[in-house]
Amino acid sequence: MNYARFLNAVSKARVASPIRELTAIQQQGPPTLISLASGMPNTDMFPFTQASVTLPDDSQLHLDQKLIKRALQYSPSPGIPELVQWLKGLQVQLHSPPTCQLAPEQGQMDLCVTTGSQEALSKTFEMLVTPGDNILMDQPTYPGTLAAVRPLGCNLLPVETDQLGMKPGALRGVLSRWKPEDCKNPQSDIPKVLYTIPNGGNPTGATLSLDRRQEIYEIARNYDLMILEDDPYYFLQFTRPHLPSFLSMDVDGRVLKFDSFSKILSSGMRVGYVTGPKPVVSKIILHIQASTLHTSTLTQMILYLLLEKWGVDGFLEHCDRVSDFYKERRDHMIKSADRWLTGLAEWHCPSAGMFLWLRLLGIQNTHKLIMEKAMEREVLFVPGNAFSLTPGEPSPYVRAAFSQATPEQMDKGLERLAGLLREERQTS
Ligand SMILES: Cc1ncc(COP(=O)(O)O)c(CNc2cc3ccccc3n(O)c2=O)c1O
Repeated sequence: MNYARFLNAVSKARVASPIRELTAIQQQGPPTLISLASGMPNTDMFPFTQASVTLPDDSQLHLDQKLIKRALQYSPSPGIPELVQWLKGLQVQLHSPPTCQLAPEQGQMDLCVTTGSQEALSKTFEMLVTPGDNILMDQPTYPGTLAAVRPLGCNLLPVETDQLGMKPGALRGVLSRWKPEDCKNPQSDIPKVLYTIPNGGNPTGATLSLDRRQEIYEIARNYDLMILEDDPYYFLQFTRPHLPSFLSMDVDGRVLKFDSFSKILSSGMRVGYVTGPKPVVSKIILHIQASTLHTSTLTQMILYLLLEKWGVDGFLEHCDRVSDFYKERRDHMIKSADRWLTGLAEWHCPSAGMFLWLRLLGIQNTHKLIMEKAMEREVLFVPGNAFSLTPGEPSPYVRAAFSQATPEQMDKGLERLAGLLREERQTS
């Protein structure tokens, strides 16, 4: 892979911060090292002497006086070393990335911790996008990604999806404006980046089938595309074994996989991790060096103590429990949809994630219906136009989340929606 083709001028201009490099040297140096180098504050002045977190089995994660000092201090930009190593081991065990066999400059698998996968996504777009670029994306897609990429002045090229995710034929159709060999022409405006949510898609709940993943990867090889695999719902796949990730088939070093602890451990801790080719991950780390410096050390330490206690098997058992919880909630949502919305809406049963994508029959644009009339009936959904790459485009869809509402609340909420839809039918 020629990574220089993908990095924009801002990213190419990024160089290592000497102060941050020193942090890594200082913190990995021998205890006999005397450092008069860094402007780190003196931890004796921190007003915290220890901290504990209690788990459901009443066991505790404890930060004693030594650990709390480290947890409250600056730490390396890629993430605290023991967490980075643990996560690298997890990725190797789950995905066996072919990129582990590559040389560093050829795209060897690397990883860094980020403040939620949202930070990784926004920094990645700010690294890859030059104004005027064409970016291929699922249509519809996650609004947080749209918020990150729209201000960068690129053209978002919508690729049609269905309940099985991005449609390879639609992708080929969008790319048919170019020839594969145009990727060799620096003057060409051929797309270089493909963004997709492979599991439990937001907002559609769609999960890419295996054959589509393989076909999309081959298209990416043919057109020399970087694949941004936004995968916060990977562990919320309701069927097992989990479908193979793009990372697991990445023989070229063209996949960046965005993972998150938000949906499986805590959204407020704000811990994600991006896995991908070293030349690209290194540039994200340089961006972190120049912006947040690093994800909260305290949060990373608490997370690491948990993962170390559980081990990979314990972590995966926890994820399966969480997945089973959402599968049961999905079942309740589908049962209520069958009960109240038959003949009024259409949907597909999601096999992952936390969202149901409802097409409201006879409604051209759900925005006004939801923001005004649904609120009167005290039920809230997200109107479909919030997820469209084409701002202002009317949508007959709404996104319903089954993550927080109880089964009773879901049933009452869909009953209220049904009442509203019947009223609309009578008045139209
Ligand atoms: C596909 C995809 N990629 C990345 C992210 C970001 O995850 P994180 O930064 O690792 O926590 C998300 C999070 N999605 C949402 C977040 C959210 C937060 C407050 C309130 C509502 C929210 N709704 O509705 C969401 O869908 C996502 O769905």
